[in-house]
Amino acid sequence: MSKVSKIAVLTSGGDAPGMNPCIRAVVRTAMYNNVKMVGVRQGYKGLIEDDIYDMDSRSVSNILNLGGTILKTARCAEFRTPEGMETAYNNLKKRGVDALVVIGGDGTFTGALRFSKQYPDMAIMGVPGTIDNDLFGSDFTLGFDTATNTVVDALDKIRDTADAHDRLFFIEVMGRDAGCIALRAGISCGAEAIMLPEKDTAIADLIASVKSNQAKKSSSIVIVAEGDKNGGAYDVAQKVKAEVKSYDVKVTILGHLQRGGSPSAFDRVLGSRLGFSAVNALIQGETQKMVGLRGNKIELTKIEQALTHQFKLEDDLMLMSDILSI
Ligand SMILES: Nc1ncnc2c1ncn2[C@@H]1O[C@H](COP(=O)(O)OP(=O)(O)O)[C@@H](O)[C@H]1O
Ligand SMILES: O=P(O)(O)OC[C@H]1O[C@](O)(COP(=O)(O)O)[C@@H](O)[C@@H]1O
Ligand SMILES: [Mg+2]
Repeated sequence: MSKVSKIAVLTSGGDAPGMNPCIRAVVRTAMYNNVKMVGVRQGYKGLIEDDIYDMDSRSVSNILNLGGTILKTARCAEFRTPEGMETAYNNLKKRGVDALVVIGGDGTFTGALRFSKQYPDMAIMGVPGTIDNDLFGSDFTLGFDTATNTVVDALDKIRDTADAHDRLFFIEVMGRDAGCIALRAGISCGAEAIMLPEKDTAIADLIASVKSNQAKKSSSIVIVAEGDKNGGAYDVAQKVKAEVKSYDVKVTILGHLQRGGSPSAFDRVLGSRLGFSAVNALIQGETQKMVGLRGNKIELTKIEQALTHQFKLEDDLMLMSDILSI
């Protein structure tokens, strides 16, 4: 006997490729188990504004290949208030919803946990959906693989023109507080330097390495994660430019193109697995947890733990990327 009768699903925070395959899996797994489904548009904003609609298997046809999220997403300040949460709860209760699947990042989970502590009869299950890959409890988050491949594609193109002109490029990639995209994309493209929020890079050291590279290579690519403490790519480029006048320096900010596009096969499979497991966990009576992929196995982590434990960037990958770019 299922512990839930009607599940609501929403996407919240920054969109991420793979959210649609996940929504599809949530809806179809619920249908298979005779659990009713509703979709909430625009995350917590839709909960408060009662923008909620019935879903069935056909509501999620032909969306596996779509980027973005068919449910739309938002950042919602009102959900941070007790009044906002109460309105959201009442809107769910009047429809007979007793469980909620939230697909999003750390902010989304923080909100979901507060909500569930306030209203414990509403079971919640989190699915890690963010291109930043910055959540403890899952080796990979939805969208990270697609976003990294998008960055790699862009970096390969920039390398062509950088090499043709013997130029030095500073490329800024997303990652509010996390260097996962920067590190993986940097390794994939042989970046000469990668600046990460998790690692302090002294500008003097960067200048020395750029000068030494100029003597032996025709082009250089420096990746700057947006959360790097030296500022964005423009700031870093300006500081370096003053010291390497003979190098033609260019800056590219990849920006929001990193969040779009059709999900990779990896993100489609990951979204399907996480959505499927989220519903099964709710049916088994689990709540206040996040489904994640660890060592190619689906595992549940308490949301409290996912939020308090720091996701750690791999030291060995950082060292390896330095060595391989000599
Ligand atoms: N402390 C909080 N209390 C309640 N809701 C929160 C809290 N922190 C974040 N949220 C909700 O989660 C939404 C998404 O969070 P955000 O940090 O923007 O994205 P992400 O989930 O991708 O990290 C916020 O707009 C807000 O509605
Ligand atoms: O689209 P916005 O609101 O400007 O947010 C940009 C931020 O969203 C992200 O793309 C994803 O972050 P979240 O998943 O935490 O929302 C960050 O890398 C970036 O800093
Ligand atoms: Mg976040």
